[in-house]
Formats: sequence, structure tokens, C-alpha cells
Amino acid sequence: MGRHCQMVMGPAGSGKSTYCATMMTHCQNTGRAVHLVNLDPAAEHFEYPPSIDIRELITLEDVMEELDYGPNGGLIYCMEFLLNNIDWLEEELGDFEDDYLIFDCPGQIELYTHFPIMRRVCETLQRWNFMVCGVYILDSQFVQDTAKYFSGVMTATSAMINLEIPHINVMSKMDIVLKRATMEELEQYFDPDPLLLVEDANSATRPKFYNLNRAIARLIDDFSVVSFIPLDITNEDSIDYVMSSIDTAIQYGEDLEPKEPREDGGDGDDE
Ligand SMILES: Nc1nc2c(ncn2[C@@H]2O[C@H](COP(=O)(O)OP(=O)(O)OP(=O)(O)O)[C@@H](O)[C@H]2O)c(=O)[nH]1
Ligand SMILES: [Mg+2]
Repeated sequence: MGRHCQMVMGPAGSGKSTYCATMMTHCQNTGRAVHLVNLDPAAEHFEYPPSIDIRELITLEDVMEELDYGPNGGLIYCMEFLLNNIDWLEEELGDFEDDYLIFDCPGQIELYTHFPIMRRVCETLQRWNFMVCGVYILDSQFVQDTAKYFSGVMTATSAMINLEIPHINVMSKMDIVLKRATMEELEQYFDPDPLLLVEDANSATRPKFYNLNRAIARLIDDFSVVSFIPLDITNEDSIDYVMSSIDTAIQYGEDLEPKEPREDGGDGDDE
């Protein structure tokens, strides 16, 4: 059967690791064999111990200490080191041939938008027959400030265009914003109509930025590829909805049915 994974990306603190832990619990509760892969060389704490961990290959701390790099340059060094030693990942992944994998990634968005690093990781996974779904996490607290929200939409778009893989955007931490706003009020941010939202942006900026706000809104509107699925981790239906959207994006489950034992005793795999 095909191999499937989620590549969980997004800005620092947007909720990637919390999302991964939530999905791990969900998979375990629904009987899906799942493993966490940590690709963050600076990670410190995990709710679920990762089955594969880049820190066994390289850690940011060592790079900063031994090569005298700062945290951002050090992270790029670590990720390039991973690419140059990609056999390590291939070998580690070999232990989980048929399992569902969730990759927790670092929060430096330049990895997805400026550098080809994550793109090359994804291409390599695809070469190894993985169906990869990009999951871009944006903090729902961004909706309180339209300018911030626009920048979040543009980074999500940029990641999506750069990676060229099936992709969904998730708006995290809905439990927090739902204390202050209703789902109906927030809906305009899930499937954004930037030309409407520009009014909000104008009211928060000085007149000299109006033209810029409008130009950015038009750009987002022209691409019109970004929508967000809200995720409230306290609501099982919400978690389930995100999971099924990802399953649809990478056709997970469609190849599960033929997995019945064959008469010749084979397991249905070609290899
Ligand atoms: N209430 C609430 N808090 C959340 C949620 N998701 C994340 N948080 C909190 O937000 C903070 C950051 O969450 P993380 O999951 O560590 O975010 P991250 O994107 O992995 O962060 P980095 O790895 O540092 O980039 C933590 O304090 C979490 O407890 C959520 O859905 N609801
Ligand atoms: Mg994290």
C-alpha cells in the first residue's frame, strides 16, 4: 500500500507541535498506526516521543556551539546537513513501511518560502513513494489584526506555491478565539474575500498605506488559492474534519480495501 504523511509547517508558535500531538491521539483512537517524526533540530519537549528524530542526527545546540552559528543560520545548516545525509532518513523510515507519519517541522518560515530545503525534503519523500500532504498552521489570533492576517495568508500561499504538494491550511487555537467571537463572525477569515477585508486593514493603518493594502488584497484575490480549515482541539468533530480533509487530499484510505489477504499469500505490495 502507498505511504502517507503530513508535513506540518507554519510560523514559530503557531501550534504545530500541539497539532501533531492532537493528530497522534486522534489516529491512535481511530486505530491508525501512526508515528511522529521530528524534523526540528531545536525541539525540546514532545507530548509523544518521536519515533524518528533529527536530533539523533544533528542538534542546533551542537551546531551553534561547535561552528559558532546563530540560531537561524544554525537551523539552515542543520536542515542542509539533513539533505546531505538523507540516507539516514531513508533508513529510519524503512522501519515504518506501512504506517502513517506526521512530520513536525521547525517554525522558521524561510525554510518553506525562500530556501528550497523543505521542497527538497518533500520531493525526496515523494521519490520514496510517499503521498505528502502539506499542512500549514496559522494561529487564529492573527484574525484580530487584518494586516497580520494578510501576511499569514501570503506566507501560506508562498509555502503552497513553493512546495507544489497537496496542501491544506489549518487555523489553529480556535478554542481561544471562540471565547471572543462566534464561528459566523470568523467565517470571513476561513475563505477570505480580501477585497472586503481591506476595509479592516485600512481602518488599522494610515492613509498612505491604503493603496498598498488594496494592492495586497488584490494579489491575494488573484491567486485565490488559500482557504483555512478551523481547528478546535477541544472538539473531536473539528479534529475529525481536518483529518478527513487531509485524507481526501492524499487519497488515504482509498487503497486500504484491497488489503485483504490474497490467495497466493502475498500481502498485495508490489515490492
Ligand atoms: N488554547 C490553545 N493553545 C494552543 C493550541 N495550540 C497551541 N497552543 C499553545 O501555543 C503555544 C505554542 O504551541 P506549539 O504547539 O508549541 O507551537 P509550535 O508551532 O510547535 O512552536 P515552535 O515549534 O516553537 O515553532 C503553546 O503554549 C501551546 O500550548 C490550541 O489549539 N489551543
Ligand atoms: Mg514545535
